[in-house]
Amino acid sequence: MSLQELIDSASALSTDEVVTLAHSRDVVLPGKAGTMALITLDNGHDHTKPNTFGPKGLGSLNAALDAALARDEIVAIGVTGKPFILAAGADLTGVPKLADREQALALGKIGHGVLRKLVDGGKPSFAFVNGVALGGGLEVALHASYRTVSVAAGMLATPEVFLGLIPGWGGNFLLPNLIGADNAVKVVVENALNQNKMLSGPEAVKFGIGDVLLESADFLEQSLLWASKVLTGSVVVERPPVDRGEAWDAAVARGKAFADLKVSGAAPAPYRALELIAAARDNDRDRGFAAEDEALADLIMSEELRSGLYAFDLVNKRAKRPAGAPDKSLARPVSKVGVVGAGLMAGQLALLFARRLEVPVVLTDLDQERVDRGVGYVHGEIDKLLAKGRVRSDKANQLKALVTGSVDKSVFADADFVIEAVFEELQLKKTIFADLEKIIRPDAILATNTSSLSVTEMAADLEHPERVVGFHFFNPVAVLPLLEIIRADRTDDASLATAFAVGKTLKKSCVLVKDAPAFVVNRLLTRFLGEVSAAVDEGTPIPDADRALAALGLPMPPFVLLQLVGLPVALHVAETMNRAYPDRFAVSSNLAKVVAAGKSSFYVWPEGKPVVDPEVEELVSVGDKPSTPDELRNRVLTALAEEIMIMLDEGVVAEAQDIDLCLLLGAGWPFHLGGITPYLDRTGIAEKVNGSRFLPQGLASLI
Ligand SMILES: NC(=O)c1ccc[n+]([C@@H]2O[C@H](COP(=O)([O-])OP(=O)(O)OC[C@H]3O[C@@H](n4cnc5c(N)ncnc54)[C@H](O)[C@@H]3O)[C@@H](O)[C@H]2O)c1
Repeated sequence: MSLQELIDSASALSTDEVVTLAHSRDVVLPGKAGTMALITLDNGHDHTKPNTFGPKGLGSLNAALDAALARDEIVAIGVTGKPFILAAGADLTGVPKLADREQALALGKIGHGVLRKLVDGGKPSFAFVNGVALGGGLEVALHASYRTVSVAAGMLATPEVFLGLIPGWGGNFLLPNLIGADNAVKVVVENALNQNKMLSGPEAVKFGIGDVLLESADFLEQSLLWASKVLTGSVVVERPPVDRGEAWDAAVARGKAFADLKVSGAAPAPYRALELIAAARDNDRDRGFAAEDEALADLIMSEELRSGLYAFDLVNKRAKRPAGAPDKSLARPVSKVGVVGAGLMAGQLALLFARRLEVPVVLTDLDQERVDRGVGYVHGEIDKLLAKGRVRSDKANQLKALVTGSVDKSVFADADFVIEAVFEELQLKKTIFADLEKIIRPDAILATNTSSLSVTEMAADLEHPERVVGFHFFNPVAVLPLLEIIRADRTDDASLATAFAVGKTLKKSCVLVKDAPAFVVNRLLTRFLGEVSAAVDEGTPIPDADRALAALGLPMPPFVLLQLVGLPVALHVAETMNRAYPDRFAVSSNLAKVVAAGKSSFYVWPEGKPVVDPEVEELVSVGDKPSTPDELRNRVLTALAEEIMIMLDEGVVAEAQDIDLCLLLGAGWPFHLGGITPYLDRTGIAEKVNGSRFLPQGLASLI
């Protein structure tokens, strides 16, 4: 099929509404360098809807390139973007609908076929990278003969392997040949797997992706001037030679070790990208692009990718319109916040409320020293934000003035929203709520950051139990986007609507959760850790248990996670869960012993590597029934499938998707595994345990 036929047949399948993405105009270059066809990528929307390449958009770029290349008077081609954005990559919305591998293969071929005209067309080409250049957006620039980059450009990256794909339009071949395998592995694999790290404009030029960094104010004029100098020979672009020796293999090996660390072989995409980068040293362009087409098609047809897209869709859509949230018109305004407790969580909450709500926030604790420490922490964090340039100095001063402290709870009298983050003790929290009720207005919200206790019970003896909600944040609060909002038995719609409105202003992804022990994330983590600990109690060595579960591709192995959670906290939650569901949640006798001995971890870390603490080794008693890695993985996943099914039956959340969202955003469940329920479906465990899958087959209908 010709390129045009491929574009036409893909366009017929696509939902991409943008027909004219590429707008071409003639620009007379300064210094008598001739006329450039300057193609501006602009989908006609403002910056909230970035340019993306669906088949029709690529078709429009193809037509613009053909037209420019056919004209003798055009001496060069330029490509730039609409304000702030070059392009955010391929439009992936149609991908789950691709029915067969031929269609998937066509997607890669079209991209390569169109973009390579920037090199093969016989005229020099320039990319003027004025802003965001993600995935296919960056690849457009890589195909050009030369690249200028704006100082203000940000979000330059190839994030594909994070999603379960590879850069499919030349990135794996062009990048290593332009900037060397070492930098290419950093961009394609390490940055993408490192929570999707992106380059700024100056970093991109340092990496060798851009040839020159130009000021943002008159970026296009400067770019055109620079291009004319290149064309007339007064600027000669020199790029450092690429090391094609052992450094190439070493970079690929390092990337593989990094991928192993991050996904433990459980996601194919980073490994496919590394294979392509390895081959890019000896391949010519045709072979490099053809290999990329094949790998892209394999990944597009994989369940892993569909799961990754499902996860992406959940966090972009469902998290923004939480299932079960009441009508937002019921929400009451919040113009002052109180935080009870000035400890680890309270300090982080005070900072978040002040930054996002921009209202006065007052902290209280048992004594002045603790209050001062809490306020001091918040002010210190604001100073750090200032030092990093994340807030300006007037803003920093304003934020500091918003956060104050007092040992006297009467300062809450005019607060609209009071959240407690004191020790995890039911009676203490009940007493605090009862005391607060004497001070605050009858319609002020009382929220609790409890990790596992009953919110209904906390509200039971209050005069106005209807204003009590659970507001469960995750540590570190600034990093983890999830907020579990808990509706207790008597919480009313207006209080819940206020909680959701506050959560949205805090820029958290809110999920409505029924008041059930440990809610979603902690319940599943506790079940998970309980099964692993039980296997260790029965005789599985701790490092073996960690290795077996790391192979699932989780962000960290269970005994490292236990250290992060805090052993006493983990024990406390395990005991709470054991009281609620003694059949399924055991309390590990070894965990109890290690906590009683005052240990903070099962491991010590000589040279940064975990080794079981010899004192812990002395303490723990182990049985004589070790599990094999397969048995352990199966045990853990079976338990999770069972627990999720019970949670759905209990109505803890509206649907399985909410469980996926909670683990993706609150527990670091990897995107490339695509949510826990599609994972349990894909591996057949859900069906074995429950007799059915959690989600409809193929997931495509959900996207
Ligand atoms: N640490 C976490 O990772 C995490 C995550 C989510 C939720 N939580 C929950 O947040 C809450 C607080 O946890 P933390 O880790 O911040 O604890 P913390 O020990 O760091 O802080 C608790 C603070 O509460 C204060 N306090 C105790 N009694 C008080 C009273 N009567 N009046 C005022 N202040 C009082 C203490 O002096 C202390 O400063 C707990 O319910 C916990 O389960 C913790």
